[in-house]
Amino acid sequence: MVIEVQHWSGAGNRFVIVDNRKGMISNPLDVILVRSLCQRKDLPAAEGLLVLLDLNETDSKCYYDFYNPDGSTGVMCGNGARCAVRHAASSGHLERNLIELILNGCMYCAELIGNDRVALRLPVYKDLRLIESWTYVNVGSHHVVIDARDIVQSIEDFHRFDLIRFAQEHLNSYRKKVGIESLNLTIAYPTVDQQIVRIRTYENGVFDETQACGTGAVSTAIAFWIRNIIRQVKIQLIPTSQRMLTVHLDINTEREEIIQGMTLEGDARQDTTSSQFDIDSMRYL
Ligand SMILES: N[C@@H](CCC[C@H](N)C(=O)O)C(=O)O
Repeated sequence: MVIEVQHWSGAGNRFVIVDNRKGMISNPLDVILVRSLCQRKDLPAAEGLLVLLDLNETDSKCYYDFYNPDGSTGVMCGNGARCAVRHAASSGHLERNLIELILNGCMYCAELIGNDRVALRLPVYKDLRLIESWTYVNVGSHHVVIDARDIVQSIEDFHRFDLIRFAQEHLNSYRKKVGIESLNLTIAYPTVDQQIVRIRTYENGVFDETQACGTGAVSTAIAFWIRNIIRQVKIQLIPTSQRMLTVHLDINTEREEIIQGMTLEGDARQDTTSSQFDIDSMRYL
């Protein structure tokens, strides 16, 4: 059986999307199938897979599952969520610009902005720990955020820094300290005026540096706010792809300036024409 696979990116973070509303593939997806779908033909490998399960046009409500390229699932993907919302809008005639997204069973609200932007609302983080000079944040996926100025001397060094090697050498010690296996690691370098933060993320489930990580951007904004590194509530972050992400922190000024929610905004677009994938041979045609 042949299915159509769409190619999307959110701030450069690359995804494949399959519409499984007719139930052509059995849910949850087989690990080998997920891996094969992410190994694209003539395109760089996808950094995640989204599966459309259901779409209610009248309620503007959509249901998707997200998978990492290694087949693991159940975690939040900020850029994937934004692509899912745009994909839903392009797959049906949604009544509203405010979309309810159910991703891996968790509910999020998102707003379509212009032709290719999405602002995704996230609930307050589930866990936050300041450990030595780094920060652990759980926003539905697990992140270690490192102030890159602790490990490099300049912004040039930041871009040259061997993130993959650093992650491979240090992730086990971070995993032991927080007691969580599926950690993502972001290094973040603020500009001198702190208006912009450059970020690079090594992602769990991809086991490589990705072009961008939405929840990594959100976690960086939270970590830098809590540590007083930045004080503005609208934070612009430039990931590896150079496609800017904006995080808005919703601060409760009446209660000790606590963060009560976050919004992640950036582009989400279909990159190229769809591909055909043969499920029986698990190959792109
Ligand atoms: N790219 C994502 C994060 C996806 C989840 C991550 N790989 C994990 O396993 O935690 C994003 O945009 O948030």
